[in-house]
Amino acid sequence: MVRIAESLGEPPRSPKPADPQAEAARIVPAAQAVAARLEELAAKADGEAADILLTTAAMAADPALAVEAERLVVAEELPAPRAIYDSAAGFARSLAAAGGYLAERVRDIEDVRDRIVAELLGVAPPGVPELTAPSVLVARDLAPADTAGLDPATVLALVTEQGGPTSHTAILARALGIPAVVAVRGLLALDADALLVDGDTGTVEPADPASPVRTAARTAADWDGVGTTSDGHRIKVLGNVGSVADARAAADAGAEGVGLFRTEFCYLGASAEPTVAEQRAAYAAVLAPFSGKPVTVRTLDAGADKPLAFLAQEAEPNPALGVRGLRIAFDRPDVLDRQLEAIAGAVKDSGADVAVMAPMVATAAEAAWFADRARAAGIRRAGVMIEIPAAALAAREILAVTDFVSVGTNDLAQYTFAADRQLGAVAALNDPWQPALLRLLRLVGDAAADAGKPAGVCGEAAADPLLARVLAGLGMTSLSMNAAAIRAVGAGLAESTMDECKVAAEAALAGDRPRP
Ligand SMILES: C=C(OP(=O)(O)O)C(=O)O
Ligand SMILES: [Mg+2]
Repeated sequence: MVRIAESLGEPPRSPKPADPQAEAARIVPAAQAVAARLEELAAKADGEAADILLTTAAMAADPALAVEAERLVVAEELPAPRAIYDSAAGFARSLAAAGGYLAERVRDIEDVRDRIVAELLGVAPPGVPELTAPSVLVARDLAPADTAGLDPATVLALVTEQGGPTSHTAILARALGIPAVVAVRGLLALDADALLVDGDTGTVEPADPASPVRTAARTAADWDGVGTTSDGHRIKVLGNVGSVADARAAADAGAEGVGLFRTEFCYLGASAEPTVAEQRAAYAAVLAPFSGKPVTVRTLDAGADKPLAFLAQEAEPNPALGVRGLRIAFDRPDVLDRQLEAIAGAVKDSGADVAVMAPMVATAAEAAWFADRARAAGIRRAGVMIEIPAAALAAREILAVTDFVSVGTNDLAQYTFAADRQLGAVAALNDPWQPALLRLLRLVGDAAADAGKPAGVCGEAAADPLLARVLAGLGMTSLSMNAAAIRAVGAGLAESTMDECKVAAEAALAGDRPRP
């Protein structure tokens, strides 16, 4: 079990060093130790990762950073950790002001700074450590960008004290096939050297590190690969993807297509906007396994817990209620237009049957604005996500100006119950079985049936085989989920008639929740 050290924050300016010369003399050895460790890691890595580590090592060894910090210790009587922190801040400002490629290095200098500060304080550096053996990772919480970089070969499981089951951290862990349990109260206070983690049941127990644990392989559910109820009503069973690996896993699991391609997951670590050609290649690679099949590409859903550095958004007091998703495109339509151009190109390259949809749409006017732009870019089918209660209430008007809708139950629950999806303490409210949420889904299902247009679900709710029947009974015509859930949901639908799905929906609307 490996604990992820927390960010150290800004070191204090006091106490003043008793011997400033001696305090200043600690800086160069600490910076050199950090540089040497980064070089060791670079030697074990290859390709781009090795280059990045070597560049970071060179920054740590840069005498200019240490010289300025030494000056601050002596001139301003600062403790060494604070001096290196302030020295790095000066460098970061100059890099940011230089713009372009240099501005992209600001995150690197901050990383170097945190490592040298940790070295001077004699504590573990913050962030996900390099794992030397397969381990369970334990953290207060983990950013989606850090989670995306985890290697399922070495991370046996992830356990966090905070976070909710529909947070992007949990979604990414699921996509990587890493068992994860979030919102474990008291986790960080737990005195244990090893943990037993069951991602299916959500249990975490202290374990004896000496005794080996066997896990039983799960048997795949029997499903013929065509989503239908037992009496022949079609409910397409689709995959949620954010990378080439996800797309392959979804195709291997028998997905009939992709119901949600989270394009922002391709760019979580990018510090510059990818060019149209780069985007086109990245999208085409994800679409490739689905040639001739339906794929819904979602335009960038940046903001809130998925900040994209190249968009340089202003800080907001409530980011989940701020400028995220399609709202970014209202100010910066050029970013959306470049993405639509790249998607149109990827359609030609991949041969997939592509539709686009926009995230975080609140009104029919916003939906119409997006659909017009998508069609102008040459994309035949344009829809929007229903993930704000206002959009569910306006489903009829939205369907009048779009070709389809897809319900994002993760955000729809968060905004319906006013319960942050990243917060373990309110996770019980973010439960898609809640009747109030299902009533909004019924509005959407009825509107879609009357309009004769498709309505899908692509939030985590679709991955629950029992709830999948309820969603079908509420009028949803497709369900999209992570690869691991596809067969079980397909098999579950095939066991019920549409009338049974409708009975299950009525029961769930009344608050009846079946036991699995
Ligand atoms: C599918 C959804 O989008 P995301 O999880 O990416 O916010 C959702 O909100 O349910
Ligand atoms: Mg969402």
